[in-house]
Amino acid sequence: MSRRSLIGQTTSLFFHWLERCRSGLWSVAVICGSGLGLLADRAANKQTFRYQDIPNFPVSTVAGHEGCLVFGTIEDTSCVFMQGHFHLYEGYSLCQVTLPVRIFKLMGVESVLVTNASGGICPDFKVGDIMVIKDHINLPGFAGQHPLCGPNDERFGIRFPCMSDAYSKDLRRLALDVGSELGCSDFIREGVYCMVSGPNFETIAEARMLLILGCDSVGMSTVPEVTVAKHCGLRVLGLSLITNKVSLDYSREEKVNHEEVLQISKMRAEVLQKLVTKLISRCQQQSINTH
Ligand SMILES: O=P(O)(O)O[C@@H]1C[C@H](O)[C@@H](CO)O1
Ligand SMILES: Nc1nc2[nH]cnc2c(=O)[nH]1
Repeated sequence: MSRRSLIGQTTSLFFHWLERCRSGLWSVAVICGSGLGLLADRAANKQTFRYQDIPNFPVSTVAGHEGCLVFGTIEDTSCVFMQGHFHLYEGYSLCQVTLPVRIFKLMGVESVLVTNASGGICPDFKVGDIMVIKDHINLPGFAGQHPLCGPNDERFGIRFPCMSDAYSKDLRRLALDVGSELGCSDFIREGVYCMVSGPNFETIAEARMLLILGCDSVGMSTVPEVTVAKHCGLRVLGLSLITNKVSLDYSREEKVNHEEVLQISKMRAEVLQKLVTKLISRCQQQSINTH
């Protein structure tokens, strides 16, 4: 099949799904972080589109980000999964990084579940812990790298959105409850995620500064997507897998690398899958109950 006809076919299928979403059939979007694309594996009736075949969609350039948009159902809930998301360090603007979130909003999605891999700053955190994100620090935002800079598009939200409750309290509570039901309480934490632009991992001095600032973990994504999701009124839940401990000590010999990050993501994928699957069905029930 020629590339042109493949793009034509994918585009018409994509618009077919968009139509279904607009009629209220879709409600949850899952953004899968590094090595976590297999969160989509449990979905039934899957339909997959490669980012490269979607007009004007960015493409993934990082290992562990498959670059596919997967539509499917989990226990009767309709979902869309992003297998891989975009980062500033790839050279994308924050407008491109967050484009999918606005597409989800236009599709009728109500809740966004964002996952990522991050380094643990909080000394109590262990590798393999899952941190329910309570709040974030937008470090690039402090330096003017903010997805809402520029003319405000009133169709999505207001000029000066409040971020004090970016992460839904109800969904955080639900994540902790579901985690406990699954017997995961020992390694489910709550904490503050800090975004840095990357692509390098932290120096020791930077890590110590982040600890003083109140960060529990650090990563290179999520905050732009969450900011744009909150701006346009989506409910957000963030789950961060602690893939490594960030060095706070000059005498520590271990050096972090992306392969290790992906290896830990793979190791924890099954637990995260169970958590996300159960959360999605419960999240849908909550949404039904509150409407
Ligand atoms: O895409 P996420 O934030 O899940 O992945 C983190 C940040 C970098 O992309 C990568 C570094 O190993 O992990
Ligand atoms: N910035 C940053 N991102 C990460 N993603 C996974 N681990 C880390 C880390 O230690 N630092």
